[in-house]
Amino acid sequence: MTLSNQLSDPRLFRQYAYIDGKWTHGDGGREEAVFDPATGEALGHIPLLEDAQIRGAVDAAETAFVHWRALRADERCERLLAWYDLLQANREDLAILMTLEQGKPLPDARGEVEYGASFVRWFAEEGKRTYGETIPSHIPNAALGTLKEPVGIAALITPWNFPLAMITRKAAAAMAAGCTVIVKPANETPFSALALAELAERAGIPAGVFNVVLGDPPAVSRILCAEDRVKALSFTGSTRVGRLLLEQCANTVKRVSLELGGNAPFIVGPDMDPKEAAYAAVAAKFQTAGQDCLAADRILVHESIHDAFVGFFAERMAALTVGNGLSNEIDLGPLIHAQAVEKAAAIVDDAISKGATLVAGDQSQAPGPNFFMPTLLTGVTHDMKIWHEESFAPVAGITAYRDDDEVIEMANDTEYGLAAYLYTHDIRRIWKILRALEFGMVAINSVKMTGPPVPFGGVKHSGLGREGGVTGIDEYLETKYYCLGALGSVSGS
Ligand SMILES: NC(=O)c1ccc[n+]([C@@H]2O[C@H](COP(=O)([O-])OP(=O)(O)OC[C@H]3O[C@@H](n4cnc5c(N)ncnc54)[C@H](O)[C@@H]3O)[C@@H](O)[C@H]2O)c1
Ligand SMILES: N[C@@H](CC=O)C(=O)O
Repeated sequence: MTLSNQLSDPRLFRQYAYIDGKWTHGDGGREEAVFDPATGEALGHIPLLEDAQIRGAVDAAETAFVHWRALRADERCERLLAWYDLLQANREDLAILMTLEQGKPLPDARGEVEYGASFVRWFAEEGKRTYGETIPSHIPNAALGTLKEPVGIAALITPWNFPLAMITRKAAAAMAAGCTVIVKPANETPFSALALAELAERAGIPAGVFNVVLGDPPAVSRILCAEDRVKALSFTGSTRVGRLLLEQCANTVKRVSLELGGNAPFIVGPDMDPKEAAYAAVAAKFQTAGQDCLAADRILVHESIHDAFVGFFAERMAALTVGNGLSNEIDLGPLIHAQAVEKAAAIVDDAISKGATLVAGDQSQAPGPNFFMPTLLTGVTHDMKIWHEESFAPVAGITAYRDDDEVIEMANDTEYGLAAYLYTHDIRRIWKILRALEFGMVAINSVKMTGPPVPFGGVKHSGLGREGGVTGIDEYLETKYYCLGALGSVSGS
């Protein structure tokens, strides 16, 4: 069955770029296939645009900016809410598209559509609250204050693991602020981005406000970073690529927001019920088959409950089902491609060669070449790759610790600083560890931590800036200070 036959609305499946309200093929005729990671079958093709076409997208965004920024905030809000309504109305098709190109189980894809849409609604409303300030004047006969103004064109570069929500969390904030956007999705998962464009058009978002470009990623990114007319770059992806883009933006002194890799510790205190904590750790590790920046990569368990915890973890993990995300009752879909499977295997081999114990993870049971069976290693240590690298795979590493000071040191022993989990009911321990953790987000006795009201982001090499929440829109706003002088007699402020 072709992809479009699986959708109620086949027009949501687009195989073109979207620039200035037009579906666009590559002027050079170059194309790239997009594959279903579960089956290896080609789902369709995307055009690889020429450099001049990427600059054309900047021209379109520049022209559209003049009118879009001039709308009142409540007018932009109405368009964004219409987009939100269409995302909800087409939820099932968007989820099917996502499962086909990304591989995540259909219920998770539905959850991501809901999650992605929630950012559109949130920022539609937040756009009406971009308040400036009145400043008590120290200058005679003057009024002082600030205005908030959109930065201009924003380039948004996004990863394949969350093909829809990583776009809307940026685009809705930027568009609500009055910016126009150029989205460059990952080539592995372009169809969710193109469906967003189709729905943006139907929602009445004017041509040139929301553009989607496709091409050779380094070439496209280089142009967007070097373009002086692009005033902000927001990137979600690996720390390696984030560093490159930060360098490339230096010449044009852009506003740069980076949401990069994570290597989350999951700390379990001695007071915890080992079963409750182990089940939570399984949930925090295996979402999106471990391909999640929030995945619990290093599970640090107090020595007094370590063995019981490992038993419950292994039992829960054994119940996870692996298969095509379109089938019923699947917990883990495939990894995104063969290189991801190779990387996972290398991380496991490295750990075993350095003394870790393989408790479970029989890869001969994998239902296809891109699948990796949930794997559990114990006795993981600082010298192993699994300790320092984001595995981005369903590989869990557990180790025991003696006391709070030791676990704090272990948890912070990483260049990353995105998210950490802490399971304990001891309020003193919670406060001590919470304050000592060098992470942008800490979830205490909860696996779920994200959502529109949350300032999402990391410290250290996990990024710059925050997305979502009341501050997420600031990434796309400039503060303009004014001093309105010679007013005659102005009393007070
Ligand atoms: N902090 C967060 O919010 C967050 C969220 C999701 C994913 N991530 C991170 O994303 C990573 C996984 O995603 P990925 O593999 O798509 O990341 P990636 O860095 O390989 O790719 C991200 C984007 O950059 C583009 N890209 C790749 N190589 C490039 C290059 N040399 N020059 C310019 N652009 C390039 C890709 O096409 C894609 O659009 C993980 O590290 C994960 O932790 C972080
Ligand atoms: N789960 C994260 C995405 C990370 O990969 C989120 O909620 O943003």
